[in-house]
Amino acid sequence: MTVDQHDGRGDSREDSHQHGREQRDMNHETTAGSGGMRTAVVIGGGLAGTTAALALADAGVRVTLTEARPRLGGLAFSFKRGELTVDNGQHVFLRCCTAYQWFLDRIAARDLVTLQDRLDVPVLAADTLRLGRLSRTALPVPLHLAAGLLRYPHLSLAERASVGRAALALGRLDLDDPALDRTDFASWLAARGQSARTIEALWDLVGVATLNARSADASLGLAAKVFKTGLLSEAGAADIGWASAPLGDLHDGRAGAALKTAGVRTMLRSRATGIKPGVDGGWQVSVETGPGRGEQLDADITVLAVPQREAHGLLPEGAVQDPEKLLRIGTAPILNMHVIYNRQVLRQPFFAALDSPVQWVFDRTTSSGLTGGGQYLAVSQSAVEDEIDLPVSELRARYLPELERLLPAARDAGVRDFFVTRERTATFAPTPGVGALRPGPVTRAPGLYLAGSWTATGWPATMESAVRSGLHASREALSAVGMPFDNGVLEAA
Ligand SMILES: Cc1cc2nc3c(=O)[nH]c(=O)nc-3n(C[C@H](O)[C@H](O)[C@H](O)COP(=O)(O)OP(=O)(O)OC[C@H]3O[C@@H](n4cnc5c(N)ncnc54)[C@H](O)[C@@H]3O)c2cc1C
Repeated sequence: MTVDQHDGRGDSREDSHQHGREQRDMNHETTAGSGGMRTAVVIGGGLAGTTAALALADAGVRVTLTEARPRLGGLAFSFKRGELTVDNGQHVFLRCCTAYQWFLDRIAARDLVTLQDRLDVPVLAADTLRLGRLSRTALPVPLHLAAGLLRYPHLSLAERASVGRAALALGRLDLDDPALDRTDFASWLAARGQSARTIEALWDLVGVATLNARSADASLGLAAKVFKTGLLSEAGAADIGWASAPLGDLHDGRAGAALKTAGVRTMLRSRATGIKPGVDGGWQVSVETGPGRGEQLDADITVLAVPQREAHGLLPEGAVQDPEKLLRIGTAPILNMHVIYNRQVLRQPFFAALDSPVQWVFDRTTSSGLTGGGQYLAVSQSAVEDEIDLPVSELRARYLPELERLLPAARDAGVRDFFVTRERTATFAPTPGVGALRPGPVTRAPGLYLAGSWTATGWPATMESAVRSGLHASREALSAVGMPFDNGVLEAA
């Protein structure tokens, strides 16, 4: 991630200190075979790796988790900026994200999130300042959405009826049909009579934020997964949740404490540089722990829970059939603009914007620790390939007037601070065909497993996908050594 407040871009690249160091003076530490316990090394302390480490430790495996950065949490983290604690990017989850909620419970962080009682998304049209809502009632599926859709003012009556028909058709799609992966969502929507306005005011409004791609660039398989699970699996499935504290308090603080209690040895600032077969079976992982310092970790099980490009670089030869496939999984950026006003300008916790370059806006005042009576808004922009590298001055000139257009109170407010966080590889790109490139957790190398939101979970790159992948990898690893996997989340789903 980079944080920019002026036009000099890329001024804080967090992991730069990790690059280009020599590996000398390697210590040798053996984790395998101690006291007859199975041992594991998990590489990567994002949500996937943290999940795998916890699940393996819970099953009685002695686990070492090695993370290159000085903190856990991977792509969902926080940093300090003066008095503020800033999230690198706004994260939300849905009630149907059962694995992520299992994770929250496992790390004892349920008290740090807010989950709506009922789906309610304010949608504000910039041209008219008309406020509509995407909401649900307590009625059973699919009637739970009918009343909200009928009242949604940003579509004509005919468009609302066509949305209902398309939603029902989505519900009939078979997510296991490989043809869905090869089709793009926009073509499917067009073939179901969805107008450009319908796509803009509804399908893309939700889809861009959840898939990190517009419908034309998204696989029907992933879009159907999101909409089918979120809208049609249960009445409450799309109720929205978000962290009411900085993400780092959850994914680093609470997760780190849970790992410690579970007996996991967590090594931060420790980059894995190689994986090779161990002398007595299992695997030997080389870890760079500082300038010229390193350790060799031996383990029965290794879980590689790093992004796809890094996984490609670390996988031993022959471990996956066609490693080049990993490099063909593209990435997509997310940009967040952080605006500190000197007074309150928004009275909702969040809203989505229409007819504006602004996508979603969240109030982060309380969670960031802002004092002095102002308000902190995070403007979250997904699938912004054309904007991710724009200078801060240009983004400021473009977005502050837009916020004033949407929020009349912002017109008389002063801007105390404006800065930008850029995640150029925020997610894998959910393009048609990506499903065929995503590997499962099991490799051809016994004892070596893959995890990460980019692996074949069926979900787009989300926290849910990351946690699921960690559970998949640990389930496979445990079953291969005849140990029970005592976690009902995957079965329940
Ligand atoms: C700005 C932004 C907004 C997002 N919004 C949402 C959202 O609203 N909802 C949602 O569900 N998801 C969202 N996501 C996606 C979500 O954050 C990711 O899908 C998820 O966190 C990925 O977790 P992961 O563990 O698979 O991978 P990562 O988080 O990438 O973790 C991999 C870890 O491996 C470490 N690593 C890499 N190489 C090595 C090595 N050689 N040795 C040791 N460690 C290594 C990395 O430092 C990293 O910590 C968003 C992402 C971003 C960036």
